[in-house]
Amino acid sequence: MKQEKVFTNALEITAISKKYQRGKIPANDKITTSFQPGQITAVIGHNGAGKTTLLNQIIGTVKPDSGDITYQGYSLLGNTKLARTLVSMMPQFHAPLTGVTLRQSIEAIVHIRCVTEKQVKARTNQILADLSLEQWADQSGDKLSGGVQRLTSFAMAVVCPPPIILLDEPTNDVDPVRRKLVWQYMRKLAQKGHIIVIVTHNLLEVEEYADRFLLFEQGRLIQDTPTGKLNSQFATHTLSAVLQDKDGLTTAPKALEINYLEEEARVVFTLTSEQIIEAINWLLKMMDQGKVINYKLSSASLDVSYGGMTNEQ
Ligand SMILES: Nc1ncnc2c1ncn2[C@@H]1O[C@H](COP(=O)(O)OP(=O)(O)OP(=O)(O)O)[C@@H](O)[C@H]1O
Repeated sequence: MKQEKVFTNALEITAISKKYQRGKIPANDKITTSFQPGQITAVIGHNGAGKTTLLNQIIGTVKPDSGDITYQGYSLLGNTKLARTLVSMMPQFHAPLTGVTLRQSIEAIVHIRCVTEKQVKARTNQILADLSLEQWADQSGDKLSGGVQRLTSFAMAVVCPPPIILLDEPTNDVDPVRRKLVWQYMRKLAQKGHIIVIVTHNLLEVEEYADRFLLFEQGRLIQDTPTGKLNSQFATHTLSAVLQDKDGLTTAPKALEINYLEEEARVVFTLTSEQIIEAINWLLKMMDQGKVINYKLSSASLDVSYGGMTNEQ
């Protein structure tokens, strides 16, 4: 009997590829993943790794060369109207706010996207308070500091939240107190069932606040890990080794996670403190046999482990 496909509220990305005209390598190379309601997913990786390209394809401003993006079984590709209803995005470079105040910028979105006339003021005041922005509310947008402009842009993306919210570096230039307010706001939205996807370079924040991270490298998705897995260990360590061939893996040491990147012949072990000795012994044996081309061992936080996970400098 033919099984019926069950559609969930997840945002499904299937084998998305995108190569820009003059790009040497694809900006996104067969990316497959899904984003769940209630979850905050951080997308991390070096400059130019392809993070923003992924967001732009979800909201529909960049068209993938191949692959599909669906929500509840509906493809968002070629259906920009649907994408704009289901998705809001805070772009990397904040919206110009010339000629309007911070409050007016938010009110304009509230008028267009959500509530009745009577509720506009209350909804706007609420988000101004939640992000501690009241003192600048009636200042002209172009006179606001970079950080406050970014917070305004964040407020505009989340004040009438659709099911899927994409945020490109929302905490850059923002002070530590308000950065925390931004993450708390994202958590509140996630708890209400929204899908939150955030691109960021702040790995300490990812470790503290996100549920999961996707690591991009040169257009490829090379790691998809729940941050809880890192936090639940007192310390995690990463051993990354480029091998002569895959044979050495038959004696691979125990690890929390083992990822093998076929094209680079590179194996990445995520290790607990207790697993390190066995891993080092394995590495020494492999080196003795001339089977390791190079290796890197890094420890503790995601910030530190990051270098071991990526191949780039
Ligand atoms: N509109 C475009 N036209 C041509 N190439 C582009 C365009 N947008 C991005 N690229 C290229 O695609 C690759 C991926 O860029 P993208 O902006 O997605 O990376 P990113 O991971 O978001 O980087 P960053 O962390 O610096 O914001 C880069 O090589 C970039 O130069």
